[in-house]
Amino acid sequence: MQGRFHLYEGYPIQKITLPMRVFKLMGVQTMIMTNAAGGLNQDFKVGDVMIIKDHINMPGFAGVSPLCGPNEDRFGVRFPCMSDAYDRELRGLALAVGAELGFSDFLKEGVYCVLGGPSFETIAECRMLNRLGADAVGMSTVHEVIVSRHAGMRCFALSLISNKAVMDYDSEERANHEEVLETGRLRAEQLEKLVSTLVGRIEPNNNAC
Ligand SMILES: O=P(O)(O)O[C@@H]1C[C@H](O)[C@@H](CO)O1
Ligand code: HPA
Repeated sequence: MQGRFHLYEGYPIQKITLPMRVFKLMGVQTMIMTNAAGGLNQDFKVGDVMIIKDHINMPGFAGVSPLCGPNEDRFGVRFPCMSDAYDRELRGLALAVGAELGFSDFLKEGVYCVLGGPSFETIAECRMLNRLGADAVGMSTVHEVIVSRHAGMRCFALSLISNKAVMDYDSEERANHEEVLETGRLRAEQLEKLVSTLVGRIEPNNNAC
């Protein structure tokens, strides 16, 4: 996909994730997703690339899930497991590929938290999310992962840490979309290299349901 749909654009969550089911029907076995996210982990720098190892689904806590409503049995089960949402093998492979490409300095692993947006987070929200175990915060990806996993596709996702989440009341920093776009431009080539090299090394998913 070139771009994606977001909750804050006003689309129903089932529409946002419809492309994942189309991919499944087309025979796609592995989903690779990228996003821009604010860094909550104090060890992260702007420009770091975080391999997502797990997520915190805040809209899900409020009952907003792409799987709400009658279950589509032809795609998956009513109550899909999410403890293995981000494929361990692919995460390991990405770390190895990243090391080969000389990207280890900016390649991290962590937990992504999704919120609805479009407003960026308050300082109190950033502090809370960090204490809850989130390393990065954003407005996408998790809904797509849930629908992909429901349909038995393997998932791999990267967050570009495009800005630092503001955690300090004395800070003059402000989250802003221009910085997000600029960091994206600066890392685009390396991200493309990482993903394309990774794709070249992925074995077909013989365990796909
Ligand atoms: O689609 P992603 O999650 O990469 O985009 C993030 C969230 C907002 O759309 C935007 C904020 O700058 O970047
Ligand atoms: N917060 C939420 N979403 C984001 C951010 C952020 O700081 N940066 C890019 N997407």
